[in-house]
Amino acid sequence: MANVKVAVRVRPLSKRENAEEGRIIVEVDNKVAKVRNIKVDNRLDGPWDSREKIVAFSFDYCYWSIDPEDPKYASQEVVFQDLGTSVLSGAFKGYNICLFAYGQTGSGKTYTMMGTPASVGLTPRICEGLFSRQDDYSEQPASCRVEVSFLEIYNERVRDLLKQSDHKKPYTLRVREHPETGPYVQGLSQHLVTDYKQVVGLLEEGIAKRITAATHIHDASSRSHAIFTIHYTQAILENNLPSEIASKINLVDLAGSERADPSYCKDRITEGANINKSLVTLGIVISTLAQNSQMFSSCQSINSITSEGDSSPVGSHTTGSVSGTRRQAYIPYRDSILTWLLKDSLGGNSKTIMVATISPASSSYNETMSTLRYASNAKNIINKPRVNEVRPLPRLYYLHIF
Ligand SMILES: Nc1ncnc2c1ncn2[C@@H]1O[C@H](COP(=O)(O)OP(=O)(O)OP(=O)(O)O)[C@@H](O)[C@H]1O
Repeated sequence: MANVKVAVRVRPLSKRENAEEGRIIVEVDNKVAKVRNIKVDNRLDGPWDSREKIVAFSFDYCYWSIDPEDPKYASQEVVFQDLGTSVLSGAFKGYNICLFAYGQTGSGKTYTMMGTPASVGLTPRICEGLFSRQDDYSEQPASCRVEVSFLEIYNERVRDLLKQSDHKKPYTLRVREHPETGPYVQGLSQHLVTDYKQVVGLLEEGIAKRITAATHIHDASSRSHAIFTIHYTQAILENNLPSEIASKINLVDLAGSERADPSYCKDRITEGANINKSLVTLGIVISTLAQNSQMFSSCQSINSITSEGDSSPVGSHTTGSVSGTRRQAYIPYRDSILTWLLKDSLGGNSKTIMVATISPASSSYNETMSTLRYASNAKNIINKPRVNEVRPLPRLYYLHIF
């Protein structure tokens, strides 16, 4: 069992926020992010009034990425050293991993996940780490195979970002569910890559195809959720027999949450409605899982107090009160394509990390509070990651494939 790890990252004030002389209302103190509600006091100068309401949220990591001159500035490298290396060590040990960025439009999700040419983000750094594997994680495999896929979910439909699509029917891929391995996208292209340069080429190809548009906050806003998946298979010798161990890494850059603006055209409003629908479903899934997980842990402690020596297991579907009658709430994974595809990453067989990105500006107070509440909920989700089964291989297969 492992809780979802949650990190918060505060980006610099944007040009627009600077032009509006936006006031910074977020502070980061070690693992705590504090937000001031300046509406309580309208005075913009002088020391902050004690009547200002300050809400504090604690997380696994808090990154202050506002000013590179600031001693507590968290660069892309710092974020990678915490989050990226934990993705890599999990994958090397054979776990499924999911890392996803959530936040208001323009808050730094794509910057964190992909980066810019001058400031490379988590996804390319993780890919680089797979190919330049250092010895300090675990035993080196005899060899490994890396296959990647890249898709976007736009208006509740899936498109392969690494395949030329039929212009008339670009979004035709269907999601299906395998009884053992879970949901998958039928017909999604998988690309075998043998070095970092090839992955970066595919990443750039996919990013260029992703749908973006200008919103009132962000000129190049991603209007789709993007999932970059790496299938990492290691050939190992288990009891002197050739075997393989496979892990899946999902790197997810969600579309930005934003309020509907009536001045947008019809397409933009439909897009926004679909983005919000899947993010709302994600929120429901997260909070239901969090409630279930809390119920599970409180029942575990009640059981351990009330039935000392009783070894009856606490079931994963019925946790219940001491009498065992309360059931865990239904999780509506299938209510959106996004939550369906992330089913394993949310409450399932995966180690999961969420990065919540926020703006420090007072104009984003509501969105920032909503993101931090969302992130606080996610912290309570308990996943059940397990090292994926080691599969023995016929010797010939081992010699030829790896
Ligand atoms: N930590 C950061 N340091 C420097 N610049 C940043 C940082 N985070 C974001 N930015 C800049 O802010 C702008 C918006 O960031 P980004 O595109 O990552 O937002 P987003 O959350 O992905 O938005 P959307 O949901 O609309 O796609 C970009 O120009 C980006 O380079």
